[in-house]
Amino acid sequence: MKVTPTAIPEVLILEPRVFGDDRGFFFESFNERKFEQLTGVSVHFVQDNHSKSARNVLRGLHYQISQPQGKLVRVSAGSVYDVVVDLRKSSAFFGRWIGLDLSAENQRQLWVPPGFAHGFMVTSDSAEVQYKTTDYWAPELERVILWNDPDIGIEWPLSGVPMLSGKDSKGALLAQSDVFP
Ligand SMILES: Cc1cn([C@H]2C[C@H](O)[C@@H](COP(=O)(O)OP(=O)(O)O[C@H]3O[C@H](C)C(=O)[C@H](O)[C@H]3O)O2)c(=O)[nH]c1=O
Repeated sequence: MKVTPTAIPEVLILEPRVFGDDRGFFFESFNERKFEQLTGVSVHFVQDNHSKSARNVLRGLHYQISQPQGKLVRVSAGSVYDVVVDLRKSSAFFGRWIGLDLSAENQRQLWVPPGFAHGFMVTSDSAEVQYKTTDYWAPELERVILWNDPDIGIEWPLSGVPMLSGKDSKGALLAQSDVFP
């Protein structure tokens, strides 16, 4: 497995070793020992999530203001543009975003530490996103930041107006949102 820091050092790109043969492929989608050895991050995942979305669906930007979730995100079918926003006031990167393509083709995974908002936009006919979380979902603690907050300025690869849930279409601006110390 290869680990590459992004422009926000705590956000990491993981690329598993894929073993291909005449039958297809095999790879370890998660190995706790290798993850900790290569990232230096000790994790205990408590939930596995799986969502399927059509092209142009945009889910996010979500986070939990307490009981924050670290997330290990991957795409098992199709492709998405995956985005994180640093919500840690003490961070030199507060309010900064990172976006990258995750796909079943590139098999890339993204480690999103607690303290970040997360979202993605589907860039294939459909996409299945699977991710592990380090704490349980708590809807009463969930917050939504508006996907197109001009103060964040995410450059989504839009093709028309994205399809949003009612909740996401009413996301808050970062300036009016609860953030982390
Ligand atoms: C997140 C979650 C949702 N649900 C239920 C609640 C709703 O009835 C249904 C859909 O929930 P929601 O519209 O919040 O799903 P997404 O928009 O995909 O939310 C996710 O989107 C972005 C990309 C994230 O990073 C978050 O992990 C997560 O919030 O699943 C559960 O039962 N458990 C859960 O952990």
